[in-house]
Amino acid sequence: NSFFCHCLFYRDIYYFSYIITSTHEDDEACAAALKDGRIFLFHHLSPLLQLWTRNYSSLGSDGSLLKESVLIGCSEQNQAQFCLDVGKNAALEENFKGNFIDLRKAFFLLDGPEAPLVSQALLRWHQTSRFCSATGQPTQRNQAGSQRVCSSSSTIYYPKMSTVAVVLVSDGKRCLLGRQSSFPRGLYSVLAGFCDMGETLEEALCREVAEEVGLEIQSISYSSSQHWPFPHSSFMLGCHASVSPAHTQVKLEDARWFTVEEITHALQVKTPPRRGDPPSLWLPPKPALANRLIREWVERQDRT
Ligand SMILES: NC(=O)C1=CN([C@@H]2O[C@H](COP(=O)(O)OP(=O)(O)OC[C@H]3O[C@@H](n4cnc5c(N)ncnc54)[C@H](O)[C@@H]3O)[C@@H](O)[C@H]2O)C=CC1
Ligand SMILES: [Mg+2]
Repeated sequence: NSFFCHCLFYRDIYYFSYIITSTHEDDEACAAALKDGRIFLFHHLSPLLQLWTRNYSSLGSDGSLLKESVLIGCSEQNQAQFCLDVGKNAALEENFKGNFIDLRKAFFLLDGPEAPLVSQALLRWHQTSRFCSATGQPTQRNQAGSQRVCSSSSTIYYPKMSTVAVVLVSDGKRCLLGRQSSFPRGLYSVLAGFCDMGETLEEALCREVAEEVGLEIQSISYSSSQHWPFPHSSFMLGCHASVSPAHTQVKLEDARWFTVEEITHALQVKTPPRRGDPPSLWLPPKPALANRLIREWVERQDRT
């Protein structure tokens, strides 16, 4: 029975990835998918707070703005998902006024589909890739928005992303979290850094941890990955690693070791500390890969 379920599962994945691939490449198929799809609305890259379902009248009588939407992928309910920035349209701007929120703030309210995260990165890529960097001529997008082609040289451009190595470092009993000056009060997160060209994930992790806290890591194990819209468009690869308990002295003022009790307590905190509150630890929200790595670490501590 479970073998049968697996077969069904893989067949569905194959089938839907086939649909999405063909929809990416086929302008007509994409236009058809748009008719029954769901659209995430943005305004100058800020998401609308609720998921927007089809209502042609709000998007202009001819639906021409719809053509500017970008295909994100397929929902778990097998429905095509698109995103659209209405920022250029003054009438629409008026329609939806006040309902859009900065993505960094919206992020702390999200507790489900990650589509808005990918959407912002895709929309931003289109807004900043309108000209060919070799010829200076305009680029044209396909219907799905999965590529742009230079009208003069036919060079094809695909959405770009930077690889980021993310790691939760543990000394066996405590975990190491750091903060940047731009973080909100009390927020500590896992260590991270952009991979340099030619570096493996492992090399990037070792270099970043050495640069940021002066420690040598070992036993790197991969956990999971996540697309991330900040600062532009990143692909985060999350890992766990350990340091020898004899060498845990960190050089960074803003990095600290935390016990499992401190982390467990902080995971219960739902709202950020306010001005005047006693200093307390605040962790990245649930949709962040950092949060997943921290929870995994706590579960491992509970098992040992
Ligand atoms: N989703 C999650 O849970 C997590 C996300 N992050 C994200 O990872 C990103 C990178 O982490 P940081 O510690 O800031 O990286 P980092 O430690 O490499 O420092 C950032 C600096 O690296 C340089 N840099 C090198 N290559 C770059 C590139 N391709 N794009 C932009 N800057 C580049 C810039 O000077 C930049 O200021 C951040 O945007 C952060 O928000 C970090 C941890 C967890
Ligand atoms: Mg860093």
